[in-house]
Amino acid sequence: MSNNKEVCVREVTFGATHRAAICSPLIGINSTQLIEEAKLVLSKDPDVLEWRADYFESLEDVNEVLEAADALRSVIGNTVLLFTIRSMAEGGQSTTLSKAQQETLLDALISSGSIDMLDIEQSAGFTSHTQLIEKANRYGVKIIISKHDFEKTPSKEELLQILKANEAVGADLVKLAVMPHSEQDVLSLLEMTQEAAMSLSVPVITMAMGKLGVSTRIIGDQFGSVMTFAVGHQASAPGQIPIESIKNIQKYTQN
Ligand SMILES: O=C1C[C@@](O)(C(=O)O)C[C@@H](O)[C@@H]1O
Repeated sequence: MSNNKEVCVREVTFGATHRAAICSPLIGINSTQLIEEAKLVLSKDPDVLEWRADYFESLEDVNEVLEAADALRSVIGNTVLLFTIRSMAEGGQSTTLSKAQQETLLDALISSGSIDMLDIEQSAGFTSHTQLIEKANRYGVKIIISKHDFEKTPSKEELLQILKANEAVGADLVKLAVMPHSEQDVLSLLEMTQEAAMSLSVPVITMAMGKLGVSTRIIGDQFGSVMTFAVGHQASAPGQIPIESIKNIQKYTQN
């Protein structure tokens, strides 16, 4: 059904023959909130924590971000930490960070030893995607190149193209989130996921957002998606359901 490409981070394996890793977002606006939130979410035992740093009020201050990342690491122990700055255009918060500031911050985080994975949007337009990716390779930080379409579900062909292009740039994993407007859109996303899992050499993460797309967050792994986003404390995108609900289903869908 799928390729055997796996990415291992700490004790989590991201691979199409496994259950989807459960990733829970943290949206605290400062270090104190973030730590409290992390403790609460950790009690629900997700595989991955995603620090959605676009919510962080001191994002322009590299030192504050590094300190918060370090504090987070000491609280979360061996749990995988994914760092994401989601742009407004792709469903994130508005930030005052310039592209150059963002690159400097990501560069510092990669060598900080605090984060395990980094989400970079395909559309980020960094002057040097390649340089960041090379540095991440050297430090063992896995790069997810992502793309969100909050308007629609593009055709299967277009979606596959996007994933393949991001694989070619050097992503360790590739991610797509789309907005469905019909059951057909949902089917098409799942079908595309299966094709991508078979034809790409890196693991894929996909989801359809909103109410119509909830099923993709539950059964996406049966079509080859290696990660699902679930609520520990607060949702970070439409259609996410609680960690407990995903875990309950995975008991029945996985060996
Ligand atoms: O890329 C994603 C996926 C997501 O948008 C979702 O739909 O669950 C949630 C975001 O926090 C994350 O960065």
